[in-house]
Amino acid sequence: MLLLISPINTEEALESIEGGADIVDVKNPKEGSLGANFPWVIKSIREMTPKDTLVSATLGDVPYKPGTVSLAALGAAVSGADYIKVGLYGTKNYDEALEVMKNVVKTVRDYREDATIVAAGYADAHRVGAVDPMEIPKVTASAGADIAMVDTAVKDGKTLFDFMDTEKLTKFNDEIHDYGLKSALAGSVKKDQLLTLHQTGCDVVGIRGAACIGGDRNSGKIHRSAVSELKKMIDQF
Ligand SMILES: O=C[C@H](O)COP(=O)(O)O
Repeated sequence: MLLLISPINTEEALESIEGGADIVDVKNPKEGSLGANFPWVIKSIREMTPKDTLVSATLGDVPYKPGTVSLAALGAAVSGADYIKVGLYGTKNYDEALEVMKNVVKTVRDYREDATIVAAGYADAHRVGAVDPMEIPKVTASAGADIAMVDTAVKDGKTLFDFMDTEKLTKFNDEIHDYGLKSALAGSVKKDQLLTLHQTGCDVVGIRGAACIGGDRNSGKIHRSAVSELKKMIDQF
C-alpha cells in the first residue's frame, strides 16, 4: 500500500517528502475535501520533489461541467502533476460522472499519455447528493482512467469507516482490481485504521489530518515525524 500525503504548500510538501510519502498530493482544503490549489503551487512542488516521487493534484470537488473540469485537468497536467484527482461531487449519477471522467481522460492523455487519472467518489455521497461511491470502479474503467478512489465529502470528524464498512471497501477494491486497475482510499483515516485498510486490498491510502501536528487537517501543519510514523507502519504490512 502506498502512502499519499496532501500538503497545501511547499513547506508542508517538504515535510511530506522528508517523511517518506510515496505520493505528494497538492491540495487546498479551503476549497473543500478535494479542493484545488493554484498552478504555481503545483509547479513549485513538482520542482522540489524528487523525480521518482509522484506529484498529485486535486481538481476540486467538481461540478457537473465536463468542459470546465477538462480545462482544470489540463491546467494540473501543464503545471506538472503526474497524478490527477477528480472529486466527483456535482455529478449525481453514473452517466454524469462518466461524462466528466471521459472528457478529463481525453484531455489529459492528449497532453501527456502516462499521467495517472483518478476518479474520486465520496463515501458520504448521500450527504451531498453525489454519485454512489460503489459506481466509481465502473466509472473509472469505462472512462479509461487508472484509479478508483473514495474520500469523504464532509470533514466533520467522521471517517471513511463511518460510511463504508470493511465488507463494502473490500468489494470496492475487488471490483477495481477485476478491471486490472487500482484503488485509493481516504477520509480522516487514523493510523490505527491502516492495517484494516490494507486488509481490504487498498493500493493507496490518502492522508492529511493524521499527518498534521495535532491531527487537525485545517488548523494543523504536516510534520515529517507524523508522516514517517505512518510510512513505517505501512512498510510493516
Ligand atoms: O487525499 C486524501 C485526503 O487529503 C485525506 O485528508 P484527510 O486525511 O484529512 O481526510
